[in-house]
Amino acid sequence: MARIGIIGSEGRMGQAIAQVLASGEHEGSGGVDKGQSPVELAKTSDVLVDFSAPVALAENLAAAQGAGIPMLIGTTGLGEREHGAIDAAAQNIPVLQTGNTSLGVTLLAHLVHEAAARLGPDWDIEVLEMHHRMKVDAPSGTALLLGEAAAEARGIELAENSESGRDGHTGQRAEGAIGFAALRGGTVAGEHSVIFAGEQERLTLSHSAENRMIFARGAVKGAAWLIGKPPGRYSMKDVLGLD
Ligand SMILES: NC(=O)C1=CN([C@@H]2O[C@H](COP(=O)(O)OP(=O)(O)OC[C@H]3O[C@@H](n4cnc5c(N)ncnc54)[C@H](OP(=O)(O)O)[C@@H]3O)[C@@H](O)[C@H]2O)C=CC1
Ligand SMILES: O=C(O)C1=N[C@H](C(=O)O)C[C@H](O)C1
Repeated sequence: MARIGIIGSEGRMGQAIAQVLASGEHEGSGGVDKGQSPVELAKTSDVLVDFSAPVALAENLAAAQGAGIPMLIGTTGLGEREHGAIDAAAQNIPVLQTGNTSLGVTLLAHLVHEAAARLGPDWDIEVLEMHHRMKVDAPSGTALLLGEAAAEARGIELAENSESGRDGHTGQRAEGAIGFAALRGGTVAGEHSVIFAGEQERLTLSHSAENRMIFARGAVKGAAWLIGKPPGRYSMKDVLGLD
């Protein structure tokens, strides 16, 4: 039985993870929120899960490294600085970072990679997502994860080929671009579609999250999987044994 410490424990995901732990094979070792240090929590946990805010990441990674335990990062809205900090920490501890811990999205990313590789660059790729009105970052971490899967399959850098926030006289779609569109409203847990638009035909691959328990279950599974792994950077694909 793993002792799992939750960072962002009072949040929507923190509470969902506590619910999974209350009825599952692993146990919660406590939680911290804004204004509380994760150092003591790290000392009494086998693994940390972080569903808080990008600004907290450096301190959380330092606490996990100080205690020599792994960390799963579900927080989205991460930038270059945060990804650099994750790479550095992964030299010392196992770190799993993902924009989506669900089984379905992990498989969707695999399918998107396959479709992008097989359909070729003349099929335009657009990623559409919708989330609840409380979400603060866009595009969603999942949309970016799906965009990365498509970019990797095409051998291009997503950062140099993404188009988002189209408004006004935008000019034509850039050749080879991967587009992003974000909708916000209500209580939507998470809707993602990747549209491959070719000549006179379209292929759409989609995932619908009916509630956030799917993310919580995946986070607990991923966190427990990380325990005992060598230092390095991991993804949900590793947990599920997908290439
Ligand atoms: N990877 C995945 O599968 C999923 C990822 N997410 C991501 O997880 C994150 C959290 O989502 P959600 O639970 O909906 O958001 P919430 O806003 O409900 O929860 C975030 C929690 O973290 C707390 N927090 C804020 N700053 C800090 C800090 N510096 N240190 C510790 N805790 C802090 C917040 O406290 P306060 O309210 O006081 O600010 C709040 O309790 C988001 O980035 C979201 O996109 C969400 C679902 C699935
Ligand atoms: O903030 C959310 O709610 C979610 N965030 C993640 C994301 O940014 O993709 C995962 C999920 O879609 C819910």
